[in-house]
Amino acid sequence: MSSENASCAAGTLYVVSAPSGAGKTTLCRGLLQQFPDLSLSVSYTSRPSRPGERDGHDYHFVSAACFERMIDEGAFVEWARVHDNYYGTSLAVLRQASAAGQDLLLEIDVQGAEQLRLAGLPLVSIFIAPPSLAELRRRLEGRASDSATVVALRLENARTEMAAAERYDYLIVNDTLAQAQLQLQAIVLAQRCRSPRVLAQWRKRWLQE
Ligand SMILES: Nc1nc2c(ncn2[C@@H]2O[C@H](COP(=O)(O)OP(=O)(O)O)[C@@H](O)[C@H]2O)c(=O)[nH]1
Ligand SMILES: Nc1ncnc2c1ncn2[C@@H]1O[C@H](COP(=O)(O)OP(=O)(O)O)[C@@H](O)[C@H]1O
Repeated sequence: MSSENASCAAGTLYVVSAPSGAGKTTLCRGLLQQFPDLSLSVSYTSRPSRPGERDGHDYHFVSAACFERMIDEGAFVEWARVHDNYYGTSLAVLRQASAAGQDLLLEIDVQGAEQLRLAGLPLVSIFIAPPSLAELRRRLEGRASDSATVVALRLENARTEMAAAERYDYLIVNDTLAQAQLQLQAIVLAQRCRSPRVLAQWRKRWLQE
């Protein structure tokens, strides 16, 4: 990724990563309902869609060949191969959000988060951990969206992904969903209190009085 790309983020970039099945999609959907002005970056992927997933809403589902073409065209601000499929974040979406001063939520894996860090993008990074490996297995099997082979691969990869948790600003252990949702909400609320935009808005009002 070029340094030109690295300088394109102006709104707050929230990066959420987790091993598959830890609950990040559930928590991020909850967060988007709590903060309607937070927008989700819909990733591109070569993974086949799961029942109930909608193209353009959950992911932009494309073929591996199409994804590789997009890599060559520089369409991604970051991309990675995860669990044997391609996943990537659109550079155009990041630029649009930046131009609009829009806060953006990225649900991406640990490799993608690392690419953004190395590029020097200012981000608020949050890692969602499952309470245990046994519970992670139960959630993956309970979700019933993947074959036994795919579940096994995701559980195997979870060990390496967990090792990256220490590089994140925040760690949420998603044991009780309500508690984890509250913690995620608190992070965004606290971040918004730190925002220079709050100060700018307050100064404007102060000067008008
Ligand atoms: N690097 C990167 N990872 C992504 C992107 N979109 C999704 N992922 C990650 O790919 C992994 C697999 O996602 P998915 O197949 O939807 O399964 P899930 O983890 O069970 O939700 C997860 O770790 C996602 O966070 C992306 O744009 N870039
Ligand atoms: N705190 C929780 N307790 C019990 N089940 C949960 C919890 N959080 C999520 N789940 C369930 O676990 C499964 C995996 O959650 P999901 O959000 O799809 O995970 P991810 O996006 O990280 O793969 C789903 O069936 C979801 O309803």
